[in-house]
This record gives sequence, structure tokens and C-alpha cells, in this order.
Amino acid sequence: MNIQLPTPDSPLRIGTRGSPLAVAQAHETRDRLAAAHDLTHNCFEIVVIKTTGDDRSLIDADRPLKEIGNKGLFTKEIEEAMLDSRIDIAVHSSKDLPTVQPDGLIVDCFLPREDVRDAFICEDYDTIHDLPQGAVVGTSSLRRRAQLLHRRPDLQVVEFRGNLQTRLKKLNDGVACATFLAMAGLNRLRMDSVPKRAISPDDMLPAVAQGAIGIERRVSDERAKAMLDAIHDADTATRLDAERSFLAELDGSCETPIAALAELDGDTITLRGEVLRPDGTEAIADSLTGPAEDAATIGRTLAKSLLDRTGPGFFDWIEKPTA
Ligand SMILES: NCc1[nH]cc(CCC(=O)O)c1CC(=O)O
Repeated sequence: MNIQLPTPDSPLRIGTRGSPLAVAQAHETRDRLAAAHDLTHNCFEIVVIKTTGDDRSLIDADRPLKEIGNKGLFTKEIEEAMLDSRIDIAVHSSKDLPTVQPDGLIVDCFLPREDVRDAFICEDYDTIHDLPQGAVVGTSSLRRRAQLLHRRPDLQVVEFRGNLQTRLKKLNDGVACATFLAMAGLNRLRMDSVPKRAISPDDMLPAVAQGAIGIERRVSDERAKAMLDAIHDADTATRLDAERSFLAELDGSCETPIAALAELDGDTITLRGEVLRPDGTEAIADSLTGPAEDAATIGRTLAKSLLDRTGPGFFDWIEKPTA
């Protein structure tokens, strides 16, 4: 490999949001890069960047994210820093990444995927089926809200925003009796004391790319490319190719009620996908299996077949959630 590896004087600058989960993911990325290239930690610099999605002064904390518009809400300032060469790579939850990157930037490195499932966080009950009639649950995710209401139309869903720590505090304060978080986030933060149970994807199909860290870089940056190649997980990339093509064909972002999960069995990929009406009154789900090399086509084909089955106004808001 004919590249100049980073040194303490010329470190690889890793950009990240400042939330505890984002920082943990940046550390995981740094540790994998250091191990793969036999470098010490001082050859890396972690640069925390505040994004619109994080800055409470830029947005009303009680306004649902979907009203603010969330495409790139957590990525814009980070991508600007990379285009300005203030950072070299950026670590993202792939779930929060728009399906298309700005000119000059690319996400072509994915770390081995964590647990893809959602977690049911509740002191008193084991599953969503056990919740009492009319129970109050908190979530900020349109997908989880629609999936819950689809199975339990009696539930009262309240807006639950903020990072993982904020949401757990709201639960402790009795604002709701259950909430939902990605298993991946809880595991990465080693939050072992949280009362969590993994929800089967049959009950709650995860968000596209859930549990996968994606790393962005400048297209022209050969040093970053060579370094990232050594920690890239090809199976995760193939699965995300199917899921993200599915999402792109539906033109959704992470806050629309869309779910998908691809799984590999040797050279065969199976993609499960679901679209829901925002109020949960209707869910359309199906799966498609084929050769792994056709992952992207499988994603698009499944999306088209689900779209064909949606009626007019399928994604429209029927009822506004109460804040
Ligand atoms: N939208 C917020 C977000 N983005 C990524 C994760 C968790 C980690 C992951 O899925 O990779 C979370 C929190 C959550 O859904 O609980």
C-alpha cells in the first residue's frame, strides 16, 4: 500500500456529532482503524461537530422532527466540514443518512452490523402485546408509531424526542410506560441496566440500515479510502445496498413509515420490506429473495411492488399526533 499513513503531526481527523452514541461510534471506528493499521490513538483526532438536529436553539425541542424536515438534519454541517477539509472522515448511523450524498462525498465503508432489532423498554411488561388497554407509549419515530398503532390501535403514542439518555429519563419520570430504542445503540453504549427486550422483526421490522455504522469521506481522498478499505464489512454493505435501494425507490427518509431488513444466506439475499399508513390503519409488507449480487435491483423491485399496492394518499397524515 503506497499511502502516507497518519501520524501524530498529521492525524486522521474523524468528524462526529456530539451525542454519547455518536461519540461511541467514532471511538469504535478509531479503534478499528488503529488496530487494522497498527497505529496509536494519537494518530487520530476526534472532532465533534454540532448539527442542526442537535442544536436546541435552532429548533423547537417539542416540535416533531417530521415537521422540521429531517433530510440531512444530522449530516449537513458535518459534510460541510469534510468538503472544507476540516475533517477527513465522518462517522454516521447509516439509518440517519440520506440515500444520496453531496457531490464530492461518498459513503462506501460500513462496519460489521450490530443487532438490527428494536428494543422494547418497559419496567412492567415484557412485550407490546402485554401492555394494558390504552397504555401511553413514547416514540419520535413515525415508523415505530405506525407499526405500534397497526398492531395496537388502542395505544396512545406521545412524541418522545431527544437522545437516548433524555428518553430514558422521560420514562423514569412516568411520561409514558414504554418506549422503543434500537438495540444497537443500547449495546454500543453498554447500557446493560436498561430494562430492554429485543423485538422480533416479525413484530417490528427495523428501519433501513439500523445498527450499521457508515463512514463518509471525500471521493478524492486516497489515504482515507485505503485506510477504510481495511475495516470495511462487505456483507453489511450488500445488505444495506438492498435496503437503501428500497428506501430510495420509495423516496423516503428515516422519518417516513418505511421498514426493511435484508439477510444473507451464502450468496442469496432475502429482503423484507414494509410501508405503512402514518396512522397505522394499513400496512403493506412483502419479501423478495435473489442472488446477493442483485441486491440493489431486489430493493428497487420490492419497493415498486409495494408501491403498486398503495392507494392514493397512502402516506398522507390522517391525524396529527398530539405533542
Ligand atoms: N434516529 C436516531 C438513531 N439513529 C441511530 C440510532 C441507533 C443506532 C443504529 O440504529 O445504528 C438511533 C436511536 C434509536 O433509534 O434508538
